Amino acid sequence: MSLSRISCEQAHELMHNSCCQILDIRDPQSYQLSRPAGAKPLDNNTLPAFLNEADRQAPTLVFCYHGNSSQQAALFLQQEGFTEVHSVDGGFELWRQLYPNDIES
Ligand SMILES: O=S(=O)([O-])[S-]
Repeated sequence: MSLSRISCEQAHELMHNSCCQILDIRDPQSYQLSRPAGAKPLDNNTLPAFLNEADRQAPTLVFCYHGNSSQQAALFLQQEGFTEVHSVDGGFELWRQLYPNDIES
């Protein structure tokens, strides 16, 4: 199984062109402050419910701070049967610089 890493630009395109699930694995305080628009928090507390309810066929984007730990999370989700999961390179830190209008706070 190979990990898919995509750029913020590709993630932005996916978000606007297809229905996708957006996950934010940063710490809860950072998530509360601001996050990619439409992102849901994914942590040890929310994981079980997410795995129960998620659409495993839907494109799924994983954000962390800089795009490092999201790679592990994306691999994990792949192993859980998600067929189109991508780790977003540059993470939220790059995202918020490139797309300040696609942030929720
Ligand atoms: O969130 S991070 O692993 O990219 S520092």
